[in-house]
Amino acid sequence: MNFSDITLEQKQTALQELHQVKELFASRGWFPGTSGNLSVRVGDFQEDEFHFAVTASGKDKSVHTPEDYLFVDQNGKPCEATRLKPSAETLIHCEIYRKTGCGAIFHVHTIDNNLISEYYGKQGFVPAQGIELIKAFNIWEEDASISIPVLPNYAEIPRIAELVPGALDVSVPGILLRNHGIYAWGRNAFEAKRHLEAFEFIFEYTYKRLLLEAARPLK
Ligand SMILES: CSC[C@@H](O)[C@@H](O)C(=O)COP(=O)(O)O
Ligand SMILES: [Zn+2]
Repeated sequence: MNFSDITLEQKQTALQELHQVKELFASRGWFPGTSGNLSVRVGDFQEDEFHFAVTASGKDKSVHTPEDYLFVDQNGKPCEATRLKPSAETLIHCEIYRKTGCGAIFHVHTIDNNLISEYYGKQGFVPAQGIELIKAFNIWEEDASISIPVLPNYAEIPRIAELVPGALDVSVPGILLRNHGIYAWGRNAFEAKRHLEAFEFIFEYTYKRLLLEAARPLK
């Protein structure tokens, strides 16, 4: 599908979804210091051809302007003439779309996701078991256990992006970058938001549980 085949309505829907989620996450303080980026895919998906709207790089994501987003292709290149630069981390979005065919990807930096990614960084995954919010990932077994991958936070984004396909577990819709933040995705913006919120709940729970255990081991 060419970008020119995507309708105005499809583009506007994606931009509206991004706007709503950006406003909500900003109200939660999830974009400190211009960090974070968001994207929503538009049109059909083929592994070698897809398009998505992504936040422009370096913007204050708690402020809303007509220059907050642009459309890029599967290689992260702008689809239209623009002076905006796509998020510096667009290549990571490209790899997640390519591997999963998902419809939206949200990335935030929080204290909880940073601390947990650093705590478990060496072992390369965050273990989580028996937490009710695991069901938000559509995993319904009792006492389910998951591993959330943690990748190194290289300065060069292409070096991180190339690790994504190998690290990604399709049943766990998220990847942490060590001491950096989480990428969560879903079939659409609604699902990506649910997944991101579940991950953040799990990180806060795990962090507080570790503190509690250190103070007095849980029985
Ligand atoms: C200013 S700290 C955050 C950045 O280094 C980056 O990790 C980030 O999430 C935002 O980059 P951006 O290019 O605006 O999408
Ligand atoms: Zn980031």
